[in-house]
Amino acid sequence: MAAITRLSTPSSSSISHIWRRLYSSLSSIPETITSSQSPFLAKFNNATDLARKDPKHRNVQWVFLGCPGVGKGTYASRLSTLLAVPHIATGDLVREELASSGSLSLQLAEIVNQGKLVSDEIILSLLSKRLQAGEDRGESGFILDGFPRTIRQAEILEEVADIDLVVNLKLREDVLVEKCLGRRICSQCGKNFNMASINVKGENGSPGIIMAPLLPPSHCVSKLITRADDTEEVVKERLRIYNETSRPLEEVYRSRGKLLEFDLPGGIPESWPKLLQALNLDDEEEKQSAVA
Ligand SMILES: Nc1ncnc2c1ncn2[C@@H]1O[C@H](COP(=O)(O)OP(=O)(O)O)[C@@H](O)[C@H]1O
Repeated sequence: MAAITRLSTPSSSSISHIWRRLYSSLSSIPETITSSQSPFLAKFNNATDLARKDPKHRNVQWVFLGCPGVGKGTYASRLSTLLAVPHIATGDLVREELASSGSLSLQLAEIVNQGKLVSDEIILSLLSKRLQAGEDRGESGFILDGFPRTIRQAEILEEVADIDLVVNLKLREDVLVEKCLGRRICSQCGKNFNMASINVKGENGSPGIIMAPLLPPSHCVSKLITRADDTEEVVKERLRIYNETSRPLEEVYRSRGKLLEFDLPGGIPESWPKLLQALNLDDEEEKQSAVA
């Protein structure tokens, strides 16, 4: 098992040194991430400064792990609203790039539509740009979804940010495939829906799972699209790659005491309150709407 070497309370000069070393070892790096104004670095320095002055100001720097279709986007996005920190999904950044007419999009389409991982250089470039834009808007903290996905990405992240918590969402593989195949996106508002109606019996002592479909409102129905990588063949390839490349991250974060394992008990109405409980959080708004 590859291990992450943690730098103990690194000084900013050692961090910039590491960034330079890291990026000089990456080939064909786009301009944005070779910049000495690394958003990761700025974010790191800002967070540690504030935390030193007042621990209340400590940024949320969380990571969501989990197989394709498990619901990382759904729960990370809900938590980001609750905690007022940005939800940054590298899959969304890749899809935005795909939808643009940029020079990268053709190259990316071929990789993504086969269920393969995009190179670290491209992902770091997209992530770096996104963090910089957020920094300019005054964002602090983040909930990362889809990054890191490899041990190398985790090593890079570890060197520039202080991750507090890694939430690992878990669901049976047969359910994951059904959920990916049922996934639909409204091409106008961008919201995610799911047509799959899951009702699987328990096996080997684990309970059955019931998940109602998440149907779109009538104004979205005619605008629904399916992701090109949500075909059965590609989903199975993504699951294979997840098990091979991303699964080892669980052990890395488990050994650091940062991993929160969460078995989804069902759909959103059942899972959300239990996830909040596991995280020791309260959703006041939801409580009030339940009372009203
Ligand atoms: N951290 C990453 N490293 C490499 N490729 C990534 C990364 N994040 C996203 N991608 C690319 O974008 C695609 C879609 O990502 P995502 O929406 O997170 O998918 P999934 O539903 O499989 O979790 C991935 O299959 C991969 O090609």
